[in-house]
Amino acid sequence: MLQTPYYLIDKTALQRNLEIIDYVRKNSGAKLLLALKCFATWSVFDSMKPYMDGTTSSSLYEVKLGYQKFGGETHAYSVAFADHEIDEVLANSDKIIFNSISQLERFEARAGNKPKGLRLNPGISSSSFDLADPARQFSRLGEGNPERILAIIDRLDGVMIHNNCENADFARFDELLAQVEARYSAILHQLKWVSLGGGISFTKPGYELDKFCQRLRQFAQTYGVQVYLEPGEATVRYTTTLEVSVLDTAFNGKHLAIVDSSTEAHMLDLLIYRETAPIGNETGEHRYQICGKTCLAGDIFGEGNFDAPLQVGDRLSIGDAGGYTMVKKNWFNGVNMPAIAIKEVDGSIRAVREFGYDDYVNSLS
Ligand SMILES: Cc1ncc(COP(=O)(O)O)c(C=O)c1O
Ligand SMILES: NCCCCNCC[C@H](N)C(=O)O
Repeated sequence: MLQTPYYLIDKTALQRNLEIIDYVRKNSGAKLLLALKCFATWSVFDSMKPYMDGTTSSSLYEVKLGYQKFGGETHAYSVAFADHEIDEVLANSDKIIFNSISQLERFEARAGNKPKGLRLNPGISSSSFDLADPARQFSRLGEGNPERILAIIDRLDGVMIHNNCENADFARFDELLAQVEARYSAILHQLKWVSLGGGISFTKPGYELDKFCQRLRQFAQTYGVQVYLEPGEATVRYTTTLEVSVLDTAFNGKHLAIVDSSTEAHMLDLLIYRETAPIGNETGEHRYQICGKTCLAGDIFGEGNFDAPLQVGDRLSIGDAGGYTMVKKNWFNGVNMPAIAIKEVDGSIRAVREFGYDDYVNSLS
């Protein structure tokens, strides 16, 4: 048995999401690119490649990883490219998307004939988190003024609009897109491609997939553009668990179980968005708060019900640990990083990466 903690990617669950992705691309005509900022565990890229068209990125390292390990079509985007990295970004990408007109002007000559895009910020979004809201006040994410974009439209091939966030409501997506069309149609008519970004929860059970596909197809036909989507979370939602062991138990008004992992180090989004992870089952009679092992008082994964009192050595699964986890893990408190393991469709489990003291030492100097 593998030593905990480890992230466990279930290929059967991943396959389910990938088949939905494939359905969307076949029925909408859109191309779907994996957003590496969410999930970049390249050991499973071979399983993903047949269902996705490539990757999109937010930095030089992501664009290189996508180009080298995933292939297909590689989009380069960054909130700001640096002079010393732009040539390598260009060498490892098929399209470059600038966040601002000033970045376009700075680098367009070096980009030569490479297809160029601009991030368009329509100033409206589906985000309920200010932290992840591209339309927040004073946002630096993209250009919103149609006149300023029209003034440079002949230098653009496309735009990227990322303004959804965990949006599981097709009607809301449709409404936001209609508002984008109303304000920016003169721009959209002059482009070859439009990326509608990520943040659309179309792999969630119950999502109105056929309406979604139809809407994307209609959008593409209206403007004569190739549509792209950039799913991160939708690609890996409910595919991965964080497998942990109980190290200690206590009662402090609530039953507590301390495990060999940490929210801050291994599932950081739980802290920054103040959410809790799916833990335990619906029916168990023994309720526990599952706590991380760092010194941070609020290092808590959440609460869950269990069939029996938890004991030291018990193994637990913390749910939905695929997106924004492995890419964000860190060495806080010197807690060992979870290994990364894959559960094959035949049920066998193999570790594809393990970490140790040397990795900790080498991350510092
Ligand atoms: C430009 C862009 N594309 C795609 C994504 C992926 O979003 P999600 O993981 O919510 O699908 C993000 C998230 O930051 C993004 O900023
Ligand atoms: N589960 C809490 C919200 C997660 C938001 N993820 C989206 C992050 C992405 N970087 C974005 O800003 O859109």
